[in-house]
Formats: sequence, structure tokens, C-alpha cells
Amino acid sequence: MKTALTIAGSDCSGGAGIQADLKTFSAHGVFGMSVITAITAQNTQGVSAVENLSAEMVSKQIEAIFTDIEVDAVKIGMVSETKIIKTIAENLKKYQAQNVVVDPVMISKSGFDLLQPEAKEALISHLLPLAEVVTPNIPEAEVIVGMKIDTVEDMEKAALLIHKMGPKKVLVKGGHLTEDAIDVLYDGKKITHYTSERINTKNTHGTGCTLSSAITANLAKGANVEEGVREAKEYITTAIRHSLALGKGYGPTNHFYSLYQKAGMLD
Ligand SMILES: Nc1ncnc2c1ncn2[C@@H]1O[C@H](COP(=O)(O)OP(=O)(O)OP(=O)(O)O)[C@@H](O)[C@H]1O
Ligand SMILES: Cc1ncc(CO)c(N)n1
Repeated sequence: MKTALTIAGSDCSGGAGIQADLKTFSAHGVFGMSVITAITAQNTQGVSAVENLSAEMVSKQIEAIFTDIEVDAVKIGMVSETKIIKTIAENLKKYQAQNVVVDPVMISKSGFDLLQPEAKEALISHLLPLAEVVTPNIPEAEVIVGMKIDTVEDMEKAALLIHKMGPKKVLVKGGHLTEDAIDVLYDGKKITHYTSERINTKNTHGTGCTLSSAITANLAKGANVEEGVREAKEYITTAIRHSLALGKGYGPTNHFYSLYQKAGMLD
């Protein structure tokens, strides 16, 4: 069985972070493993607290996995502090991690800082160069390149600029624009658009985590980035279309709809 590792924060409400990543890996038939960087207290209405683990504990978790188990792909999600970012980069180089997907998580939908502002430079200089593909949303791409993004053309410009910072490929996600949900991939040579209709729902908690872990699962199974993103986009669109009205705020996406449907378990 292929394996995938997520290095990210825990979302106790299960919609984003480690929990979304492991559900996505399972739904793709990939064996999921996790290195937890931080515990967050959050729900569908927002984040109320973040507690980082020590850099030593993050390092020990990575060591425990890589010294024992073959890792086919790695996703990096929320990493809040500079010293944890540096530890992850050192370890992934040491163990020659393959198929690294970096989701540069910065701010939650409710406006809470999931990346300490002083750690932005470390994320850019230490994690982006390790990435097979980096998956910023529009506000994250704006911070990384220091320009305003209002259109798909702006997303393309940002993708080209981020590519110069070291990742092999860049996927700028268009969830924050208003018409169709268009994601822009730049592979160093050409631009590809992945387009879906915009689904009218407020239940989009964890969409970014889910998309990046679906790409990771697909790379673990041997897909190239273009194929991996294409399937991941279909997966997230179905998961949003059948998202769950749990909680009082922005509910989570539905990871198992397609599987349950195939298994004849839905009405
Ligand atoms: N309402 C929607 N309808 C269809 N697709 C959407 C919608 N909102 C987001 N998407 C898609 O979901 C994926 C995730 O993009 P988004 O820009 O929302 O990520 P994000 O902001 O990092 O998410 P989060 O921070 O909640 O994890 C992209 O493929 C995007 O196009
Ligand atoms: C732990 C965690 N990672 C990422 C996000 C972004 O969706 C979140 N809300 N929580």
C-alpha cells in the first residue's frame, strides 16, 4: 500500500488540518501518517487558541516515521513557528523526502494567525524550495509576492513570481474570487487552468487542506502533478457539493460521499 505523511496542525473539530488530511488519504486508498506541529482549539465558527509542539518533538516524530517506514509523499500544512519550519526543512532534506506538497497556511477563514507573522520569511526561504508543488490561496499568494490579486491574470502573474522562489510547480487557488472556482498551475513552462462551477455554500471549512492532501495522495500513487491536481480538483468539488451543515458556522466538506455512493450506501 502507498503511504502519505501530513506534517500539520490538529483541528479538533475535524474539518481542516491533520484530521482533514487523514480523511482525504483514506478516501484515496493511501495509508496516512501524521506529524503534529501544533494543537488548535477551533470549530466551524473560528480558532480560539493555538499551542505549538516543541521543535524537538516535531523532529522526533519525523525521525520515528522516516527511520522505519517508506514515505511515498509528504504534505506540509500549518507550521506556525520559525524553529519548527527549520527543523522540518532539515529533516526532509536529511531523509530525502520525495513528492513534497507545501500548503503555505497563514490565516484561518475567521482571521486567526496560523503562521506567526515573523515566521513568513522562514516559510518562504526554507519550505518553498523543497516543494514539488506549492498551493497558496489568493491571500497567501498576495503575501508571498507582495502584490494584490483581483483577477485570474493576477493569479498567473503571482504563480510565475512564486515559481522563482524555488518550488517546481505552483498552484494558486481561486476559492477567494467570486465567479467560477479557477485554480492556476504553473509548471515552469506553461500555465494550466482547473475550473469548476462555484458552489453556493458556506460550508467550505478545510477546502485548502483537503485539496493539498488529495494532490499528495495522488503523487503517492504515482500520478504526476498535472494528473494529481486534476483528480484533486474533482475530489474537492464533490466534497464541497455534498458538504456537511455541521456546527453553527462554516461546516466541513464531505470526504466520503463519492466512496459511499460507489458502495451503494446512499439513498
Ligand atoms: N464555493 C466553491 N465552489 C467550488 N469550489 C470552491 C469553492 N470554494 C473553494 N473552492 C475550491 O476549493 C479549493 C480550495 O481553495 P481555497 O481557495 O478555498 O483554499 P483555502 O482558502 O486554502 O481553504 P482553507 O483555508 O479553508 O483550507 C480550490 O480548488 C478552490 O477552487
Ligand atoms: C490546523 C489547521 N490547519 C489549516 C487550517 C486552514 O484551513 C485550519 N483552519 N486549521
